[in-house]
Amino acid sequence: MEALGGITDAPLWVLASLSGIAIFVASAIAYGFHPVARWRLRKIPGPTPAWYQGSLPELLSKGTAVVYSEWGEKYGKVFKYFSGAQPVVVVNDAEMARLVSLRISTRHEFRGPGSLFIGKEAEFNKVGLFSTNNKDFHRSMKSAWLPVFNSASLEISSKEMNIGANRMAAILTKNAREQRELNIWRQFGHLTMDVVGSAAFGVELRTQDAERGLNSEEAEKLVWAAQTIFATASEKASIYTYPGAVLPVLNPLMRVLAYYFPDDGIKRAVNARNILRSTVSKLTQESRRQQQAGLKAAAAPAVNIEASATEGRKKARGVQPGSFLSLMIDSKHQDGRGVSDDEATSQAFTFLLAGYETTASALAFTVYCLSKSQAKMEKLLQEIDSLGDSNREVGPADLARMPYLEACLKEAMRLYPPGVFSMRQSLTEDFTVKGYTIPKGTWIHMPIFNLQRSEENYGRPLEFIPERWLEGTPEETALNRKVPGSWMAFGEGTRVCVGQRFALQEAKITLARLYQRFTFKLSPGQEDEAGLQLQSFFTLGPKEGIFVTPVLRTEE
Ligand code: HEM
Repeated sequence: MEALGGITDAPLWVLASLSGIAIFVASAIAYGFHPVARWRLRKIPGPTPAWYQGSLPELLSKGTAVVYSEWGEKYGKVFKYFSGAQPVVVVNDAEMARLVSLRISTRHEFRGPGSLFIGKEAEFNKVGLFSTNNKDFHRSMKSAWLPVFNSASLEISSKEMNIGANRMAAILTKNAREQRELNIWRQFGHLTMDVVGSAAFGVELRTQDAERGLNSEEAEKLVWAAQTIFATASEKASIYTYPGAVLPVLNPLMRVLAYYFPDDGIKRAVNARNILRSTVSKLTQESRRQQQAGLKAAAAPAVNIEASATEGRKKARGVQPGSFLSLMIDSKHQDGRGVSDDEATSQAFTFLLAGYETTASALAFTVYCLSKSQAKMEKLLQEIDSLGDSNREVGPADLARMPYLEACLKEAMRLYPPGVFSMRQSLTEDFTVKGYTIPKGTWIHMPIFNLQRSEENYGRPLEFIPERWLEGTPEETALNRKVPGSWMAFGEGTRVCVGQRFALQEAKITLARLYQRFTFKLSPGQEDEAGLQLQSFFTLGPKEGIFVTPVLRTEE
């Protein structure tokens, strides 16, 4: 009582301060349990969030693919979790996932070190086709991208894709003769980077030759940069990303700290982005300069990277050399305003990032699946051999006659989708779908990996059965339940992958050209999927790679 008497005798300001502190501490404690969001999402089940961190530790340690499977089994088709402070609803139902993708056209921002950038770097992020959330800007930009993927352009790209596959074949031949394994995932990464180099910038990167020590230092840096941007895309990459994910109010402080006292993750991310951005930016300026000078030549050498616009590109597009970049700087927004250099650079940067690892993974996983199934591979070889001469180029017209190749690719991308989930965020209003109301601001994830492996959508879902995609086969009738939204490897709706025709053509030409000459023997320890140690956050990939020894089909 005496102690209480002491408190009541204290001056008013002390009491007010103590109550203020008590209220602050109580609110800070309560805030960590996410009471408001939990209440608003109370009808949707999900794991109990840890104080402040939510389910972030589990998510980061297990990866999205694994954890979404586990939670899906436990909580059903639609579940919620907290990624730090951020509520996320996962829609593991094909029809619903499709509806969300079709009806919401805004995508939530990435986190990781990229979200800590300030100033010009942050502005640069906002105008990329993938990352922009401005609907009018997005519409205008997407229509500027589309001509790059029309049939005339794809016909021209097919030449560059054949060149890429040929270069890779030279490397594989060497390995085959020496009976030496190689990391085909990594090797496909070099190939797709080279193809993006020609298609997006009109330059020859020749990163594949890195394996033979012939490439330019700049090209090697570019590959490093693209890999690093993916590798530093999660909260794990820097000490500054986690606090902001858990307590967003700390983000401005984290941005300042990251700017003045960058840790290794931030340094790597900044360095990688600088390399990519400055290379792309130089190429943009060079293209612009040439355009202004009325030159018809290709983008000139930049940072020592060899120039090479193809004749075909020049012819198909008239005045411009015809790379994506030159096309982009020549484009106009729907309001008649020209695309600025920064905007064009940001698109080329997006092209490079979006088109590199994804396609490489699709290719590597297709080889993986085929190497585990002799019968399917023989069937594919028969189709490929029906093209005739094994040294002959493969073009779009040939691909139209190769349904089994397409089925193999589609089936491998079903089992191993390069993008683990697609994402949307309704920014201005609550969103209702099939009886669920999802408050505005909530992130919504469509778990592509899980939808494509679900028993509800596919019979024998974990088996590689390309026939399920071939019309009229017993497998198609019995095993592909044709649920709309069950195959979403390229997403859906207005934010669907803009590069899908390009990616599919590139993957099919590469596979056809390689299987004309090689088969692949998986290295021991990888026959079982567990041996791959799949890693997933936004993208899916093997931990170290996929190791195979190429085998020449006929001695050349
Ligand atoms: C196998 C290869 C690829 C896969 C699996 C893939 C997958 C995806 C996915 C899942 C999305 C999100 C769609 C959504 O939210 O609904 C996406 C978007 C996008 N992809 Fe791809 N992609 C691939 C190749 C490419 C290539 C080669 C390019 C560039 C040429 C590219 C450029 C883009 C862009 C710019 C977007 C954003 C589109 C928008 O927001 O409107 N992708 N991709």
